[in-house]
This record gives sequence, C-alpha cells and structure tokens, in this order.
Amino acid sequence: MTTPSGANPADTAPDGKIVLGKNQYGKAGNHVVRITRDTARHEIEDLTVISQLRGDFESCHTEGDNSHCVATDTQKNTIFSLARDGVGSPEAFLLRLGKHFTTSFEWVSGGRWAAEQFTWQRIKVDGKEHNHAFVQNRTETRTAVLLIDKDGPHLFAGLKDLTVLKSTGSEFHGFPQDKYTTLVETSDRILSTDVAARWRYNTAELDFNAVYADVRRILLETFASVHSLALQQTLFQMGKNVLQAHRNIVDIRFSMPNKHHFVVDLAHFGQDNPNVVFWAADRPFGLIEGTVKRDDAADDLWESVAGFC
Ligand SMILES: O=c1[nH]c(=O)c2[nH]c(=O)[nH]c2[nH]1
Repeated sequence: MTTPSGANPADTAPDGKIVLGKNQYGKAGNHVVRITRDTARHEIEDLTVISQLRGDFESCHTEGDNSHCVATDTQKNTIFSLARDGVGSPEAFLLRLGKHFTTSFEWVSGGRWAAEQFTWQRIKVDGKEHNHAFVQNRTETRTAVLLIDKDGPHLFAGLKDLTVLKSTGSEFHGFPQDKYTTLVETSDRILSTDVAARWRYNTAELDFNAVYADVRRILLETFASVHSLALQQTLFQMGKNVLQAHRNIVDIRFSMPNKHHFVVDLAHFGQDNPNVVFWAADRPFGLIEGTVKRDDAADDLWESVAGFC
C-alpha cells in the first residue's frame, strides 16, 4: 500500500510498528568426514551439516548488539569438535548438537539442525573388502533434520536421489480425455523416479541406522513389487508399508518425478518397437508429491523441514 504522496507507510511509521518476525541463523555446508580407526579396518562417516539457532536474537537484529549472537563460526567449530567423539548416525549427531546449543546458552530456546550423509563402500581387491579404501556410492543421500522447540526435539529422517526403474509392471490409463489430451493409454510402460522421502519419528530413542536401512528396504521392495496403475498409487503403497512396519514413524512425505520413457516410433526405418527402444526424456517431467500419515498425525512442524523457519 502506498500513501497519496507515494511513500510506503511502513517506511514512515514510528519504529515500534516494524518488528522482527521468525528468524534462525547459523552455518550451512559444514562437510565433516569422520574416520574411525581404532582397528586396521577403518570406518568412514561423511556428512554435511547445517546448524541454525532460534531464540532471543532480537537485539542482534534490531540494535546490532551481538552479546547473544553465537557466531556462525563458533557453530561450525562445534560441529567438528563434537565429531571428535564420533558420529554414530546423523540423527544421533544432530541430537548431540541440538542439546549442546540449547543447554549452553540460556537464550537459545531451539533451532534447526540438518544433515546429509553420503555413503561409501569398501573397494574390493581380489574379492576381499579393503580395510581403508572406499568408493563413493553415488546413489541416494541420507538426510536428517532435528527441530528443537518448547515441546522438545522433533526428528525427521529421509533420503533423496534414490533412483529406481522398473521395465514393466506399470500401466497408466482411465484418465480424463479432453481436447488437450494426446497421451496414449498404456498397459505396459517403464516406471522410473528419483525417490525423495522424509519421515517423522515420535521418539529420539531409536536405532536410527537400523530403522533407516529397513525403511529403505521397504521403499525399494514396494516399488518393485506393486503392480502400478499410477505413480501416485505406488507412492501411497510405499508410505503405507513403511507406516505399517514402523510404529515409531508418524508420517512420511514423498516428492517423486515421473521420469518419462517414451517408446520411439521406429516405423520410419521399417522396424517394429515392441517396448524395447525408449527415449528417456529428462524434461518436462511429472512431479508427484504426497503425504502418507496416521489419521491423527498433525501437519505442523513440516514447514521447517523444507528449510525456512
Ligand atoms: O503415473 C502417472 N501419474 C500421472 O498423474 C500421470 N500423468 C501423465 O501424463 N502420466 C502419468 N503417470
């Protein structure tokens, strides 16, 4: 809104009218590699961590008074220092970080801590796993987010870029036909996606690595075994199977591109194409997103998982 003179009233209002809204701050992109080398068989944990604090940072923003402003550089150093005592799982590491900041500074009432973990596999030499040489598994990335607020810690786990494809066992038909519809109905197509999923735990006391491995297994096995009538149906079944197997998971959210594979018309070249040669179109792509939840699960808190306050 502007005044008749063209000035924005917010610019001319007394100071008290303009206040600081939700805020959080910290350091992103802290790439920590932790080697466990107690024996000759080393272990590697490789994760990128974000730390962001929430609390009373009013005067830092409004006055330039930094007496409450725990430097982002200090937050970075804390991440590396805590890694000295081990990581264990991204969730456990974030819980230690969150506890540190919320118990060390009385004005830090909460925050958001997030991690992405990359997986490495041992290189095999003469069929034998090497003790300290690894190859990066460029498949999925494991993710975790910890929120701390007045109600305590809230933990979200997940993965992204889990690329899957099935070469049959997928149909798509029965959709509305209007004057813009050109898609041909199919009872045999390729179904492929990059699974991104996040799920919320109702506890901070879990064997996070074991649950993660089992959820990943369920997602893959369900994708493989559901005879798909739409990616939406596959998504729902993946989530349902996870919730049925894990009482500690409240809800699960997915974002999955439908990576279209079109059968190429080879008739121009005098050839048939019985679903063997495909054009893998990288864009545009369908984008199928959805939540599968227990019917009493609240939708709050999820907005912070995506990134901003
Ligand atoms: O599984 C699918 N879901 C859709 O909503 C859709 N839309 C489309 O064009 N192809 C597909 N496939």
